[in-house]
Amino acid sequence: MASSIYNTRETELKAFDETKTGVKGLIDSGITQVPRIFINPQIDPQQALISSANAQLEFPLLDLEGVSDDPIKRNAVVDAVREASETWGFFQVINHGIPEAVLEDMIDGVRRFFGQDDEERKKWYTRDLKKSRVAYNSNFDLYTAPSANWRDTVFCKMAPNLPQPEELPAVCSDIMIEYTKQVLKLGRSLFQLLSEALGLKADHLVDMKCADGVAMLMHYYPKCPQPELTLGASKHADSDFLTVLLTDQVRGLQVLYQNQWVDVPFVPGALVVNIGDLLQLVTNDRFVSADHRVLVNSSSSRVSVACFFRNATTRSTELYWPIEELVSEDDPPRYRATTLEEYITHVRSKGLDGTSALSQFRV
Ligand SMILES: O=C(O)CCC(=O)C(=O)O
Ligand SMILES: [Fe+2]
Repeated sequence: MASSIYNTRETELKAFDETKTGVKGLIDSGITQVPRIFINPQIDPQQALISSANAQLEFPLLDLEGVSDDPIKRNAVVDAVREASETWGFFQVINHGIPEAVLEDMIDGVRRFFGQDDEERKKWYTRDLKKSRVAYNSNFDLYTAPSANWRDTVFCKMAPNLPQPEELPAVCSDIMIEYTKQVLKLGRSLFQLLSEALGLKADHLVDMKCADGVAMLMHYYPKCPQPELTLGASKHADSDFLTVLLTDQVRGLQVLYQNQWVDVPFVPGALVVNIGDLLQLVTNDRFVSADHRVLVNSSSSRVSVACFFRNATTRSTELYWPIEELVSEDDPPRYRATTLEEYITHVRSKGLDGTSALSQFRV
């Protein structure tokens, strides 16, 4: 029947995609109801609202002051990194070395991008990462995920080959480059702490090229008229070695810890760090890549910047499998070798469907 053809989900997704203005465009046009492509049947209404019920759980907070020159301080931080990475898969860091002004300008830069006119934003709208270094779109997995998320994203591979400012949106080009440089420095020291926490030499993960490649995701979560029906990001684990996440003061990120959704508190000046699937794979499950999600709210939009550490240059050839020192006869490798190419292709085709991408690679 002709009428049903025009009502398919596919058609609605395509119509939304073709506006090239994302979820922000819907809100700007004044919609008061969440279109059905965004409705997420997985939300447990009891859990959909940010609650203080789990406030007694202490989200790990690490102070990095003095870690590079005070051996006692370093030992304590390495222990805390190990504890957090084995249990939560998440922690926050303060005194991480990135100036507060840089963090603020990075958040402002995302707001500047999304604050531009539709016509200006549309110039960057694409799903084709082969043609463009920068991809602004809504939902990288729009056509594969079971429901669309209430967010728009600007994606850009930033390292190891830093882009020229001309390749980036002018309103945020300089801060994207500056922030990346700072994140690369922090990433290196985080991978050193993580290596030591695994009982390996400090440069082990750096030598595996975990710290070289950074993909930046600048997320914009518009305010939502019916926040109980949809999610800013549905349940997922990150498809990288490590993520360094900067958020504004609007809460929404939750981590699945001991089967409960726990709110990540806003700590001024802090960055959120989480273990990705590839680090869980190479550590043979020693470190956990935890599921997390983002709730939206009706009163304000939210901005975040996720830097994904994964080596983009050697993507097609480099093989990753459990680190030799971390396996034994009693604890044999739990994963087969995979390349980043294979892994990312699997993630892209599957979309954020709430299931683990890592399980595909288990032996
Ligand atoms: O925006 C956030 O707080 C989280 C973003 C996220 O989970 C991701 O980019 O993978
Ligand atoms: Fe994530």
